[in-house]
Amino acid sequence: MAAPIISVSETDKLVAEKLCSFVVEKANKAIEQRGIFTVGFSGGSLVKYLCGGLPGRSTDWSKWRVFFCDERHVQYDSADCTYTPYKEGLVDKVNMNPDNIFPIDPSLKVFPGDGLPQFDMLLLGMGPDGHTCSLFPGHPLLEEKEKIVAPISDSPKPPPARVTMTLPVVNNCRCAVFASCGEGKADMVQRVLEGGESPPLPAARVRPIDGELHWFLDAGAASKLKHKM
Ligand SMILES: O=C1O[C@H](COP(=O)(O)O)[C@@H](O)[C@H](O)[C@H]1O
Repeated sequence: MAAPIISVSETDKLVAEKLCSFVVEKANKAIEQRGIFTVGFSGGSLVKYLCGGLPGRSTDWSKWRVFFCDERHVQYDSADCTYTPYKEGLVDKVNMNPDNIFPIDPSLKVFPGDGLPQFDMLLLGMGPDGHTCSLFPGHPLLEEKEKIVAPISDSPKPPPARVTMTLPVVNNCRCAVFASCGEGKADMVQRVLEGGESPPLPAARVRPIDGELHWFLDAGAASKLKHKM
């Protein structure tokens, strides 16, 4: 289990730029080594960072396979939907083949196949309560060991019905990447990265068994870290 690698940039714009360069570098390496790049996107603020910074980058988009770390159980035209802004802000802009996008189906079908998938990269956000994907503090879903994707009907953050990757699949990825910006996240960033709390907060439970863990922060989100980078 590797220690988190933390990158602090002055502004959220610079975080987005650095993050997108990092994603594309990893994507191109994965394509060179394994032929495709399997990536999971999260909702929330990541949508803006990725849709703002990825189109126009140099990569073979036909080799990307895009999944979602979590999704709200809403219609595609709902403002709460995670898939639609990525479809409009990235997939359509770079002409990705729709067959290569795998939205979590509102009928709650799980991924095909038996084994635990190993994503090349999972792009994660962290809420001010320390949740990531739709895995919330104190929720029994944090202990899920069998399912790789699971429904939740009592999310404390609306909307209540969602579908989420579970910790076993998250921690099986080759590279987990958090992006958090703003002073509103500072307390939680400090608790997750330095707090050593028991039980650990959901975001602190993201520790890929055999992969890398990166945190991209702006100065506000990093402001309460005791160990400055
Ligand atoms: O509800 C959600 O929140 C988290 C965190 O979002 P952020 O806007 O605070 O970065 C997000 O990662 C997750 O995908 C989403 O469903």
